[in-house]
Amino acid sequence: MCTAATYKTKDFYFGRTLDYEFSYGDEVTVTPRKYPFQFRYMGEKKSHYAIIGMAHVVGDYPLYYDGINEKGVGMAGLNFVGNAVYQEVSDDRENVAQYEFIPWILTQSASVKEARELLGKMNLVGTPFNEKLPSAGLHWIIADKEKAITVECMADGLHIYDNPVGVLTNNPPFETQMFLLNNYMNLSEKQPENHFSEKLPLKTYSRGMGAFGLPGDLSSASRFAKVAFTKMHAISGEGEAESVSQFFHILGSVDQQRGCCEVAEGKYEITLYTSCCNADRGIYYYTTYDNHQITAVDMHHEDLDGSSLSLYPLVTGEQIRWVN
Ligand SMILES: C[C@H](CCC(=O)NCCS(=O)(=O)O)[C@H]1CC[C@H]2[C@@H]3[C@H](O)C[C@@H]4C[C@H](O)CC[C@]4(C)[C@H]3C[C@H](O)[C@]12C
Repeated sequence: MCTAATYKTKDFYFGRTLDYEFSYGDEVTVTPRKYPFQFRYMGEKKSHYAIIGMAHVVGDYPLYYDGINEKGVGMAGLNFVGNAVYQEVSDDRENVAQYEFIPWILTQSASVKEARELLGKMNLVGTPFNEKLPSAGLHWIIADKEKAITVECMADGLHIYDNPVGVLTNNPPFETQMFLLNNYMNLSEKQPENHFSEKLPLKTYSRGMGAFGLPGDLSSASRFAKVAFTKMHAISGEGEAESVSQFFHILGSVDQQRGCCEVAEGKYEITLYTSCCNADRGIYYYTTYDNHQITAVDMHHEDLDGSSLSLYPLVTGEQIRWVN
């Protein structure tokens, strides 16, 4: 399971949890403007927007899971197994393989509006990267400081939805996730009043009872509701440290602890990493399951006019500050 979210204070923030039972070998990866980006059907892009994000790099090719570009657009891919059905290659469309969808959008779009124009011309096809890395069944969130959209390619075609909560998890499809929020419309950050019955002297006995019924399990629909509620009520200062801290708290509300979600005998899904990008400033912050210290990579500290990738392997060991 995975969860993605957006957050706005003075700057725009975009990030996700990557929940899985193993790591593919992830690195924070900066793709500069002159990196020759090879697209399967669309040829090579010699010059484009720079990207920073999390990727598995194979033979100098960045397979991005999530990222932002230098124009402040963010995009993340999350599992959509069983529902994702990709399109066929077609001569009159711009054919984009699922593994190159993030760079296709982020190298060329300065806004969600521009991303939508690209989506209108393309076919999202299931061509695998290679025989060892088959096609991944995903859906995506694309966002900038103005708006967010969800992209789902299903048996009946490519769907693009406005995403007014700025949240994405996994199955079921996005429209159903949004519908299920109706179940929680009564929840509040305020203490509840007794509407149950005037004939009963019901009263609150604990703080936080306004959100009684907000799910806390790890299913995708429950995480959607939990993180949407948390994000919609989140309050923080406008500064960078306060905003980043609050963002990690938002995604922390759906953190997955080892042992709570068994996916095979003795195998557990955990939150491998949590990311928070400042999309205005080009900074990728992350924590990992065993490293709670926030690590940051700033794309503007790299030569963005260069042509080679910059790779930062994840810092995974716990950093403990001893004070005596
Ligand atoms: C496993 C990841 C998704 C995690 C997730 O959503 N978990 C939820 C599980 S569940 O639904 O609740 O069961 C996805 C996100 C991005 C994916 C990667 C990216 O799409 C980039 C390439 C794409 C290649 O086709 C396959 C390898 C790969 C390197 C992908 C491996 C894997 O499928 C990743 C890492």
